[in-house]
Amino acid sequence: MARERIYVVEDDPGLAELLVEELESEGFSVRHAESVETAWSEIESWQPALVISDLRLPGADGMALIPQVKAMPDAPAMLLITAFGTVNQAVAALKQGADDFLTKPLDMEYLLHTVAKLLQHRRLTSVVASIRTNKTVETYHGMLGKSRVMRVLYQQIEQVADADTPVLILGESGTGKELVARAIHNESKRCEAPFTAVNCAGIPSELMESEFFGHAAGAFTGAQKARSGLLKEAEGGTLLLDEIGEMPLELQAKLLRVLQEGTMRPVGTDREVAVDVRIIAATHRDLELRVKEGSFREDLFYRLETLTLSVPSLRERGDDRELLAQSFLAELTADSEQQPVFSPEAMDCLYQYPFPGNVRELHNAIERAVTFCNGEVIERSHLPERVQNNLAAAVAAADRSEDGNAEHESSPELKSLNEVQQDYVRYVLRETGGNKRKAAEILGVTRRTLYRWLAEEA
Ligand SMILES: Nc1ncnc2c1ncn2[C@@H]1O[C@H](COP(=O)(O)OP(=O)(O)OP(=O)(O)O)[C@@H](O)[C@H]1O
Repeated sequence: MARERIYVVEDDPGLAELLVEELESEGFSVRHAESVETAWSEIESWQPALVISDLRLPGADGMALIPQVKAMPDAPAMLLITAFGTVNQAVAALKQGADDFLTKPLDMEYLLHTVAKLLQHRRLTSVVASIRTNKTVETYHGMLGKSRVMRVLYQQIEQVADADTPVLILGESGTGKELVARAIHNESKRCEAPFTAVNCAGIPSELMESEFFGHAAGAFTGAQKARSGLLKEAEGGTLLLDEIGEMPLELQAKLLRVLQEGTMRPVGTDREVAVDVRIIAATHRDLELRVKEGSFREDLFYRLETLTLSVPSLRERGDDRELLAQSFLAELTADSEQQPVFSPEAMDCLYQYPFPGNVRELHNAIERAVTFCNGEVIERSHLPERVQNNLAAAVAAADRSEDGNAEHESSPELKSLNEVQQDYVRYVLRETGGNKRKAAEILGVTRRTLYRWLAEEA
């Protein structure tokens, strides 16, 4: 879990320092300001779980902060500190919405107890609120999706986040591997240090060593100045090595040394440099096959694969497809006067096409449709041709397997989309031996949707 955030507003430097130190030593992430004016903009963007504020401050007093903080979405808890003798004011603060108050001089142990109590209460309140509104998680660190496979992935992200060991993320191109890597970083204790993503396939192999591990001045022609390299620049944070399968063998050995010893040797030097960075590797390739072929080191593979996460393809994500499509449409037309909707035929196409390029391809398909539609309805014809034509392929496949009649193919009887869908659903059911779970998976819909289609047909 990422550390919980606490914001302290206190103008007495001695007390502020003490509070920050005590809270940090309890494992919280703490920021501090001396006035309400400075604090407010930071609180709004940093979104702490708790604000501790002195009541009496230069400029606006702590009371002024209460309505602002409490109007925030997912509002932080508020703890006020008052001087002895201003208890009446503190009671007024509670009426305004503050959660608790303490009087000076502060008893640190009691303060920490109060902080723990307020944070626990806030966590419980938000769980209860989400149960009441029956809200299911649809986005997680910028990832949209509430399918079962995605919810399992969110859980796995939380399980690996704090381990601080390397993680290997597998998944087809465009499934969101970089988003998963960012989520791991944001959930980890390194969340306040930088997250850097680098595509190994995008760096010429002759430059890769110095790009990653740095170099001394004059190490090679053109290296006038020394450079610390990507690994060192990501110090304290997380480095995503995308397309790890493309890393040359010699560099794989150097990377293994970083993972095992926490050291590296910049090009043109003979000294080892310590480096503290969490490595996340990602690939859409079959690394095991690369190991067998001899283009990927076996020892590096085993070091990386201990914590492996697999990002599901769009085909495995059931109704996330519609959720993603609708949300991309809303995002792409946010500034337009008209908000187009998908025609049922267009939505069916999106469900039938297998999207080998996954979420990225879906996004591009919708972007194209928004450009070509009349602003009101996105029709099938506005989608890229390959997405539209998938249905034609399905009819041909269904027809061929139904009667094996090649002549029929040369003079096809034109069918309605509904008939095409029914034919294809029947075809997939036949191919899967009537296994509805498997058929729904291939069709990219939930079993519920499949049962609905079958019921409509009956
Ligand atoms: N669950 C999701 N919700 C919203 N957007 C997503 C989701 N998954 C992926 N995307 C978007 O799809 C695009 C591709 O994602 P990303 O680059 O993370 O994929 P990738 O698996 O790393 O691809 P590649 O293997 O080609 O590098 C990005 O624009 C990303 O924002």
